Amino acid sequence: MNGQLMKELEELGGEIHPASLKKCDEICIEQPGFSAVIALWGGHLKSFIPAGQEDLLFQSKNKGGEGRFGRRHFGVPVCWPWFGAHDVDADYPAHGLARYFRWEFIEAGRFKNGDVKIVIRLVSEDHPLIEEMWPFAFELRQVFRFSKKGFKINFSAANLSDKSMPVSEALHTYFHVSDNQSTEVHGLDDVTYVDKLDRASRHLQQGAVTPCDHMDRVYLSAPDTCEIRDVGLQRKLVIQTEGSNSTVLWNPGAEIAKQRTDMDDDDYRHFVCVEAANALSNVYEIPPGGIHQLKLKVKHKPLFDEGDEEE
Ligand SMILES: O=P(O)(O)OC[C@H]1O[C@@H](O)[C@H](O)[C@@H](O)[C@@H]1O
Repeated sequence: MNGQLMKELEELGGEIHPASLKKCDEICIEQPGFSAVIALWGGHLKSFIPAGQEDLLFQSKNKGGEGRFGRRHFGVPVCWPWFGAHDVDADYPAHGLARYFRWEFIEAGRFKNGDVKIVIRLVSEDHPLIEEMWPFAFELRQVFRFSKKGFKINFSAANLSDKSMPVSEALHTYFHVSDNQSTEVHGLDDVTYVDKLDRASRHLQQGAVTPCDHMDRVYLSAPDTCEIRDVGLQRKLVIQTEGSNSTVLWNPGAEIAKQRTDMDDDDYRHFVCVEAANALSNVYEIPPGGIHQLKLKVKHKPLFDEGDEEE
């Protein structure tokens, strides 16, 4: 690991741990108002804990699936450059490539207002296996911004090839909730969704989504703000996105959770995935030399705090 980078990280109040997740390093940040962990395996924001609160992100005790493309279910996996199963080759890993490779740590510092900044990247030419599976050269970056109020992820993808690159994607956030049965997701009222559990039929969302039990839905042309209300933890999580036209809601429910060996039986009770995505009719192309940004901002607030002050 580069000495200058380590110095910058230490000055910031952070350190690198050789970690368990695929035996890859983790960047751990400890600040007076929060702590955060980023795993370089998968470029994966694992944990964000505001002082005095529970993690905003779900953690599983389950070590995940075996093999090169085994899955784990927690934090914010990056699904890119395809969302869901590969269009043509069923042997290719689900949800693209970005979450199965080691990202490189390239910057630690602060924004002008003191927020913590960490930058990581994944470059296709560093990974022969990526080049085998995806015929477009690319560079991905994630700029993480942390403060006591919450976190932001600015995910950007640059098409370094000379062909137009088709992309579907998601920042597949596993939000930690006290109980999926009482959790409510607000902000999707009147939005059309494709129900992947009902032969991709289309429905119109009416009111809030609750309970957040067995569901697999892609909300199309979704608004850029929604909110998770959690009575048990007495908090709400305000989720804002940019560059994302779909919002995906996923929870495996009891049956699927039992069948899957890569999650514990009752994990599904404690998370709801609300994903900033571009999927189905919202897929798009990045022109040669072009860049696309997908941004996610998550703020935590007390459940009954009505003052929606802007930063
Ligand atoms: O187990 P994985 O590959 O991480 O995917 C979990 C789920 O992710 C969701 O985004 C998909 O809509 C679901 O269909 C999928 O089952």
